[in-house]
Amino acid sequence: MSAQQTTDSIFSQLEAYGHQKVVFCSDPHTGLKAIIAIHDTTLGPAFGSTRMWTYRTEAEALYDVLRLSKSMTYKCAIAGLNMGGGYSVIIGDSRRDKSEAMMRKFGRYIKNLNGEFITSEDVGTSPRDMEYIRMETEHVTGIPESLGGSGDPAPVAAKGVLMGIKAAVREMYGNDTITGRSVIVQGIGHVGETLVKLLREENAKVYVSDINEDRVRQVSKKYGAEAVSNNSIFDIDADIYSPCALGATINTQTISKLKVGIIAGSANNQLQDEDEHGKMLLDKGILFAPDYVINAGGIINCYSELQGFSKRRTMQLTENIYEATRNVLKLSKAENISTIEAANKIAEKRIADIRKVKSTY
Ligand SMILES: NC(=O)c1ccc[n+]([C@@H]2O[C@H](COP(=O)([O-])OP(=O)(O)OC[C@H]3O[C@@H](n4cnc5c(N)ncnc54)[C@H](O)[C@@H]3O)[C@@H](O)[C@H]2O)c1
Repeated sequence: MSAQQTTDSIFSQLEAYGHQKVVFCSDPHTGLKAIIAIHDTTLGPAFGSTRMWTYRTEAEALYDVLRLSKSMTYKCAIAGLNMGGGYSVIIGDSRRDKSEAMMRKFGRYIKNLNGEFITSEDVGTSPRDMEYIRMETEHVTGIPESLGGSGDPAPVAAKGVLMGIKAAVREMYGNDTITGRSVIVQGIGHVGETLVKLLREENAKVYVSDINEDRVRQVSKKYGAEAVSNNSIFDIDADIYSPCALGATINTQTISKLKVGIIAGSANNQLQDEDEHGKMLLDKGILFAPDYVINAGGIINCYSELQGFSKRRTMQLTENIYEATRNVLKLSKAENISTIEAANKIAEKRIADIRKVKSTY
């Protein structure tokens, strides 16, 4: 399904993705235009971040939130968390349109869901915004540490991605050492920058690219990474491509150009079409560490916050991403199926098993 097709029928889309509920939030006074999508609550309340982005059309925003919320269901399931999947998007320019009133109004919409949806920060939102939402509802995480929260989940997300990269490197090269391996990090925001730091600490060769040229200059200088233009990243011969910006960067066109052995990054929904592009990567021998398996560190951080935050427990759960990734890669190899299909199988099995557990009083 494409963003264009999403204009056809909202209900047929919800049925196709298997969503339980979608809430449209409109408040002309603050300029809030948001969509909250609740995909599946079998394992627990729907958990998902809030993204603020300049969507070209409302259909594009709906398409994004439906895909993101579905992958949260799978992400929580495979990370072993007792949470369901949801997501929300706010349509607008986070640098220009965001205000305290807008975020608090949005918090009111979350409050009215009575705990069915719990949110955290994402692209275009920050711990400060979560603090505003917290003024209206308790169903928010990622609030600043000074307020008793777990703070920015991005560094933990980056740590989890590193675990996923190591598991993939082990599968491909026989050991998980990343010293001397070359990695292209596309998007050096909250997660990307920490990932660059972690990779450089282990002496990997790192290429960085971003649409924000100032950041490219700063980050490359700070960590000794090589700056590359956003247009040329698919021409670089490297071991690993790590997409840490937005989704759908892996498509028919980019797969034909890619010269890497592994794809492993933080961006959600990296494959433009799961079935088609997952299979193309399998056929081309490129090892794809499924995004929702390896970027679960952020949600693990937020989950810990709900349970009474413990840094140690958060790190243990995040380190488990290494084993979770290995299990996915092993199943993919054993059944000769794409890695995303293998991950989906493992996640769906857990949801089905727990649904049965909950079916009796
Ligand atoms: N923050 C988290 O805890 C977390 C957790 C899991 C997954 N993710 C996902 O990881 C990705 C990055 O998250 P973040 O929090 O670092 O966001 P961010 O907004 O801090 O950083 C994103 C960066 O990507 C750049 N960018 C945007 N479009 C680009 C493009 N076309 N090409 C190159 N660069 C581009 C931006 O300029 C920015 O520097 C997102 O897809 C997000 O959903 C984030």
